[in-house]
Amino acid sequence: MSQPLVSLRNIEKSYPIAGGRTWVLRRIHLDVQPGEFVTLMGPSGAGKSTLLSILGMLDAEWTGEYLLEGRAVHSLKPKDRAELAKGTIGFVFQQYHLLDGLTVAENLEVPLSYRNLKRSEREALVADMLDRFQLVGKKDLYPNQLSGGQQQVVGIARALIASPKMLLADEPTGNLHSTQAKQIMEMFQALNREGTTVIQVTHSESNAAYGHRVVQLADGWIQEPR
Ligand SMILES: Nc1ncnc2c1ncn2[C@@H]1O[C@H](COP(=O)(O)OP(=O)(O)OP(=O)(O)O)[C@@H](O)[C@H]1O
Repeated sequence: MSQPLVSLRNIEKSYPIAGGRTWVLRRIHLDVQPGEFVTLMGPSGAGKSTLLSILGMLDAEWTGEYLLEGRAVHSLKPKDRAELAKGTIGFVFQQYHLLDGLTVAENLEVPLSYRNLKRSEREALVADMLDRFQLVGKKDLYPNQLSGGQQQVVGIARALIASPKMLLADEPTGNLHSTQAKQIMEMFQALNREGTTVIQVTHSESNAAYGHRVVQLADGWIQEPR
């Protein structure tokens, strides 16, 4: 079998509380193969968003082993982790997290500003994404001039502009109507069919149905499939 894209071994996370610690993740073992579409589900507070943040390297306060394409994330310095994340991972948030003071086109360009690209190369990539996600007519608008669904499309385009191998999405349709949610999920499915590995957190069974398999979390533990 090919090398997993993600390999987690014994990932644990806890917070100090009076008289001890409270555990958020316990002994998490998880492999994700390149090209998979995995859904993390489980009750509120189970640790799903925490696990996704660790995968996205937005959270560095954990123990255990995390291999990304065979590279030991747990041994990397923060700067090298950030570098690896930028080149490998796109993150889509429930609340979009677009920059209000920037236009659609400028928001798309943000992930590229960290790269050593010529202005003309950045502009070409932005033009490609605007075209691909049918945002050309919206490129000079600001986020508050877009619907929620349109903002999330911009969020996805921004996550994809640097061609990540892995797309992480935390309740990406949580704020959307069902028609918009369906469009977003169809977009994820198409991206996955083109080769992008997807890991999503959702409470929605219909969103989960777009993926290949469900990983259930409860109280910080992965539940064995029944
Ligand atoms: N700073 C903190 N101190 C103590 N506990 C915390 C802290 N931050 C988060 N937690 C706990 O971590 C647990 C997991 O939170 P997480 O957001 O990962 O859950 P979730 O499964 O994504 O939930 P939801 O479906 O409601 O979004 C929760 O029980 C939460 O109370």
